[in-house]
Amino acid sequence: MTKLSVNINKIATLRNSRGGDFPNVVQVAKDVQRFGAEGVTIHPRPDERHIRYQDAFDLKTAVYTEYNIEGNPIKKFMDMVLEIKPTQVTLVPDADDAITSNAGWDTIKHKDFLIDIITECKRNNIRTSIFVDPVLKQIEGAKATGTDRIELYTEAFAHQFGLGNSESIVPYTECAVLANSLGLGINAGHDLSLDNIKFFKDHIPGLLEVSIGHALISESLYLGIENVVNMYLNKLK
Ligand SMILES: CC(=O)[C@@H](O)[C@H](O)COP(=O)(O)O
Ligand SMILES: NCC(=O)COP(=O)(O)O
Repeated sequence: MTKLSVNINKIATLRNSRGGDFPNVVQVAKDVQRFGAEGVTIHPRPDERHIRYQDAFDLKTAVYTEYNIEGNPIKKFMDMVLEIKPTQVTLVPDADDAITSNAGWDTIKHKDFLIDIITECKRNNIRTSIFVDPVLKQIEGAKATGTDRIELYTEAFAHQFGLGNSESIVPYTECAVLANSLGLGINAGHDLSLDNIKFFKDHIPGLLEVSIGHALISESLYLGIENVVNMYLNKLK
């Protein structure tokens, strides 16, 4: 069974575009859980251009499933995480100016740094996951950091699968087999969608959790817009 954690960053992006509080991220978090989501993911970035640090605190009592906070473990991020104590923290090596996450950790180069951060999270009973590219030596490196889980960075798979190249799953399957043998839990995310999620899940043994935001929110617009247009038309009769 693979858990679905809904990333609500895009809801905050929409809210921020008007400066008010609509759509309300706390209400959306409550709603997606009511609809069956098994977790809520947020990824605050230093410039707070979408989900804000204050949202992370406001969501603490609203998220009664798994609360997953992703981000680069700079001091401000770690202070927040250690205060909130979410179910899971996912460490992502984002550059400040990255439009979105675009690489996994070099778990070998950053081993000591990751060990320090992961040790601190575990001391606070927060499960850890680290964002990694599907490269075998990076999975071995992840094991050496003491992390509970890895999150496979799925952008390359999603892009190639969309072009019809289903063999792009191969490195992910190989990394999953290795991670399972090392006792690492496996999460995955980035550009997963209704088009590719079934194929991905079917080829990743032991996939514990996926976090999905951009496609899920976009698909919700496409799948819901007919209904809403008709609701407006009915009110305008
Ligand atoms: C780690 C990861 O792949 C997601 O958190 C993704 O980065 C979503 O963040 P944005 O909403 O900023 O694109
Ligand atoms: N960890 C991945 C995530 O939270 C969502 O990524 P995306 O679906 O917005 O690409």
